[in-house]
Amino acid sequence: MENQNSEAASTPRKDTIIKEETLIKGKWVQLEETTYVDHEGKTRTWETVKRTTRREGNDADGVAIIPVLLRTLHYDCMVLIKQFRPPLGCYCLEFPAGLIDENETAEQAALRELEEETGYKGEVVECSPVSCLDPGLSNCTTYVVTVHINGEEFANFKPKPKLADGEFTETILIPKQDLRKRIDEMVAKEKLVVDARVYTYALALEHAVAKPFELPFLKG
Ligand SMILES: Nc1nc(=O)[nH]c2c1ncn2[C@H]1C[C@H](O)[C@@H](COP(=O)(O)OP(=O)(O)O)O1
Repeated sequence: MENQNSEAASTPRKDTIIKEETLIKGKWVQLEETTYVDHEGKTRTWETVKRTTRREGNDADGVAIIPVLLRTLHYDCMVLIKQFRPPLGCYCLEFPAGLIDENETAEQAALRELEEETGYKGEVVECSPVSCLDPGLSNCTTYVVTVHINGEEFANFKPKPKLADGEFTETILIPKQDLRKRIDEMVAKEKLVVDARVYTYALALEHAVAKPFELPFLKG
């Protein structure tokens, strides 16, 4: 018969956080030292960045919106935004996105941010679970909310962004079927960094329609 000790020894340990110490705190972000015990029982530390803005009760910092503009007699278009991002020191091509306000659901935040950044009024099609953005650096999380925009609605004829002080965004419409090609052309022409979510979406669209004989591992 196995004794309790041998049973405990065979139970895999889980990595566990034992301390989170704030090293420096700014208005928007803070740097913490995270101390944890790893699955082999060794105590380790990690440098962690957190936003200071996450609301009590919210399990994500923000929302990223996948907006599809639907119009008759037009190709379906992805609605992207180009904006200067100080941490990168250059313009970035991104999905509209933003932080979730107090007492706001992910869906409400998505429709509000889309309208603020692009002027478009949309309707939510689906919402992802909480997903992480750069887990080796930060605890930042987002919901990914797919939104359809009815381009035939009067409100969406001449959309006007409602940007706050310090926010400057340019709305870029790209036909969904050409997304990767058009992004690659933009990057070749100007200094622009593409958000990984946008590029991954473009690749996935392309892969989804690729014929089996076009897949590299079947070539030759
Ligand atoms: N890390 C940040 N530094 C700042 O100096 N200001 C910041 C940071 N993160 C957010 N903000 C400010 C900028 C905006 O005025 C508000 C809201 O940002 P939001 O539009 O919701 O999100 P982004 O589109 O991702 O900037 O917060």
